[in-house]
Amino acid sequence: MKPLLPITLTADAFRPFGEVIETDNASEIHLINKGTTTRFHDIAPVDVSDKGGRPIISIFRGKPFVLPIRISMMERHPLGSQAFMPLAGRPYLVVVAQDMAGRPGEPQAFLASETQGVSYAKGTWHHPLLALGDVSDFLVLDRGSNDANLEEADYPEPYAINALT
Ligand SMILES: NC(=O)N[C@@H](O)C(=O)O
Ligand code: NI
Repeated sequence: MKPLLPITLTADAFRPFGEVIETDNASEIHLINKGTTTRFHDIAPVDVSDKGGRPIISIFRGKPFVLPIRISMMERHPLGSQAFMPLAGRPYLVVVAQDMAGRPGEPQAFLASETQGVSYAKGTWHHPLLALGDVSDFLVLDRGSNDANLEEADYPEPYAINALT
């Protein structure tokens, strides 16, 4: 298997794939509620309305992956964005790829901290949830509909994440 080494997740590095949901990535900050709350405004778009889609909030309870982690497939949601926000206080892995003529290109792996969420832009190739350390809950905002909104693709040769840094 081809080795795949994660890098630290940053908003700039992830931008070709979507947005990192973290306070440092807010372009607008508002003091609200009579100064008792700071609003880190509009960090990522919710792009789910294609073909009658509607925004829904779910909780994903991910079982932990153990090294070495095999990356043999990727998926994408052609009709909507998908956002994950960790609730468990643990880092997790994010694996994404550019589109190459309708198939996922070379994967890029990121180690996300326990305070960083990610929003995959509509149609972005990504690996399904990769929790680490223990069973971990994530708040997920994505597209509700009766259609599949899921495209999967296998890599001809799998990759292996053998270490986190
Ligand atoms: N299938 C499902 O809803 N989960 C995936 O989309 C994922 O990205 O984890
Ligand atoms: Ni997904």
